[in-house]
Amino acid sequence: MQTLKIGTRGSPLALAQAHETQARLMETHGMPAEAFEVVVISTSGDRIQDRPLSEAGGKGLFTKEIEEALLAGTIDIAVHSSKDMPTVLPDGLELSAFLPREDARDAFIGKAAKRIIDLPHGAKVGSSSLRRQALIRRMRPDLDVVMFRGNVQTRLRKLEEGVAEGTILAHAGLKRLGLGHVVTDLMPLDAFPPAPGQGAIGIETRIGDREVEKMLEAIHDVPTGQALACERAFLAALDGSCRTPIAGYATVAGGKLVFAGLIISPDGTQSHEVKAEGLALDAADIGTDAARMVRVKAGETFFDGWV
Ligand SMILES: NCc1[nH]cc(CCC(=O)O)c1CC(=O)O
Repeated sequence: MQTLKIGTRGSPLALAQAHETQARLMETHGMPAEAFEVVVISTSGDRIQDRPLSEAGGKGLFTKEIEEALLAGTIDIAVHSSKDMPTVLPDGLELSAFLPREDARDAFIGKAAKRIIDLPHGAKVGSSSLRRQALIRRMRPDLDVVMFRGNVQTRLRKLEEGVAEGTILAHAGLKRLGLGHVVTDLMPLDAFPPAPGQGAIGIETRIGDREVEKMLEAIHDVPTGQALACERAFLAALDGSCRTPIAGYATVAGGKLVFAGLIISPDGTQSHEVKAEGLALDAADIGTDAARMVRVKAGETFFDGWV
């Protein structure tokens, strides 16, 4: 391998994640900057700006073109926000490493009010994430949730311009962009559980690429990988049939994994929680079992009832 080609989207957050991956590889293996090339790839998700992604085709829109480049050998690894990764990857590809997770919580950025609970009746809150919209409505049914798309910087500008009184973004993304200071409140994990994978950088590779796998092994964070295996198994067991937002968050300490998952109706009026724990080595099974439990709790009509 002449240089390791790191494929990424071109958004400032995606670039920050690609550079973090490069920096960790440089440090761990004592490699020089010249050993890497960051290859920016434009995806359908970057081009579609006029409607919610759930309408445009959902997850996968941010990964398709990058995965094609990986399969074609134009790039050697692809760096992603795990949250944006579909549960089923194309044949021949796998998520083989995860960097240590950032804070997985959502953050509130308020203009005048510092917290969601301080917003005046009927205030506009911008978000285009179905999960965040539902969770906001569950907390404050009186608020007016308005669509907010674009990258982190675009959304912050909309807030400045007064399009809304507040917005919610991933704390992890803001921190990685050096924008942690704009946060006015952090959302609690129980009232506002994150999306599966939030805050974790995942690295996708070609299955069987031993040279690359060996290089990544040294920067892979095992507890993050186990937490992600659980969250992604939960998502995989539900997202084929579940049209409602899904949240899920696992933590791993001392070989033990603790998971909490949630499904919620888009209007925020009905939600079902599940908690599970076990050995971190059984991460994926814990996620799959939790999905079965929440399905029983919610009843099958929950899955049919929402569009
Ligand atoms: N869908 C966009 C996206 N994908 C990952 C992140 C944040 C970083 C992360 O969760 O790792 C964001 C922006 C946001 O939700 O605020």
